[in-house]
Amino acid sequence: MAKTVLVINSGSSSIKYQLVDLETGEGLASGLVEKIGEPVDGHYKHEYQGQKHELEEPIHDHETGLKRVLDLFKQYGPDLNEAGIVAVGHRVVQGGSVFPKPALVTDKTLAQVKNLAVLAPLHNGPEAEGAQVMRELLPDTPQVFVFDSSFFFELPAKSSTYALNKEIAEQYHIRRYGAHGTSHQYIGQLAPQVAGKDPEGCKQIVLHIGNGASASAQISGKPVETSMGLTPLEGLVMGSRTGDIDPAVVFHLIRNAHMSVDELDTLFNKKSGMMGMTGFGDMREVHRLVAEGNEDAKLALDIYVHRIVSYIGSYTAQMGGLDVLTFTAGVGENDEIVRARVIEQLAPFGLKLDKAKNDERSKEARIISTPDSSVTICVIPTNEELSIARQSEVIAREGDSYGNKFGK
Ligand SMILES: Nc1ncnc2c1ncn2[C@@H]1O[C@H](COP(=O)(O)OP(=O)(O)O)[C@@H](O)[C@H]1O
Ligand SMILES: CC(=O)OP(=O)(O)O
Ligand SMILES: [Mg+2]
Repeated sequence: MAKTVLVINSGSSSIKYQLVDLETGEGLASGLVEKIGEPVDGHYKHEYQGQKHELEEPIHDHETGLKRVLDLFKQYGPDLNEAGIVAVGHRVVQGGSVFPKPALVTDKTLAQVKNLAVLAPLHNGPEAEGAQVMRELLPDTPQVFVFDSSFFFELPAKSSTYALNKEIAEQYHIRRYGAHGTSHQYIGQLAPQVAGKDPEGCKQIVLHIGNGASASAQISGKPVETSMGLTPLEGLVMGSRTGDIDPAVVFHLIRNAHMSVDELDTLFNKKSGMMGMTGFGDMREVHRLVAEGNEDAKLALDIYVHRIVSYIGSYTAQMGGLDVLTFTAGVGENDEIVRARVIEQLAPFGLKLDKAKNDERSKEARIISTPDSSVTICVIPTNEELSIARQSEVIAREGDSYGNKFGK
């Protein structure tokens, strides 16, 4: 029987799961739960042995979603007790300063991951719940946490440090941790290959734009900048998050709207971004509104593109050039309109899109720029699941770097 890892990737609005064959890297079974917490019906898709099973119903939260996924495994297979699973890998967004590397799921690491939820309010809670549900279901299988923040642990101090009072920053562990690191690292390794460039010295920007969205700048595969900060709230405009905003807005709302900390947290993380400006966090719905002539949606899309272009300009200046620009994640992989709008604005710098390649509805990694473009522009599907599966298998076998070994 093939050796496999079951990977659970809880996003802010989705759960992706994949039973990864360790030898081939293929997904033997996979699925997607999307539009969790949206005002429209949620969507389940479960695939096994070439059969696709779909279901539409409102999905209030991640736990409801994951329990329904386990029903789908029971109903349509494979039987998780017979699937050769050597580890279950759980994506966790925030590892803070506690987890520079992956960790085995133990009572202690579970509690630590929950404590770190203050630094990733949309993610760490559901991710810890997911690990708990799976641990009860498969008690004899090692469970592993793989952290989004690990890749950015080595960010240069000038990009990871806020210009905040030094004592307060140290006392409260305030720094830029970044997120989506598994994806940025995976894409950063693949992109020079796809673009036909030498990875050594390659200056690249990765745009991971899904429901959560972030940019990274990398030189020779090492991170030099990223747009998410202490939490995944900073940076680009997202499905339901503001991204960058003057922190004085917080003082203003406390003083004048008498909002509580929790109300502000919900406002900035869940009721802002595309959702807050248009009523929908999903870019497909935003495009539908734009096509109907909705002015709010048009402005929201303008702001979304404007912010991405600003980051590309900033990172290019910081690196002193740009060789490869890659789009990935839900919007980056599927949204030719957003890609075209971003690149159009960069035309004065010699970036040129091949329109036919940009419009292709393909799941393949590809170049979408013309041969004479100043920067090679790529679309590369991210595969956080494959990366998490490989890392989880090693930890299950060898134990983690914090001294935990499964069964010991
Ligand atoms: N065909 C599409 N066109 C435009 N946007 C899309 C399309 N498919 C998905 N998306 C966008 O991708 C988002 C989901 O991205 P994903 O990376 O899966 O999110 P997350 O991991 O943050 O939950 C959706 O909210 C939607 O905005
Ligand atoms: C960190 C983050 O925003 O993750 P996701 O895009 O999966 O919601
Ligand atoms: Mg994601």
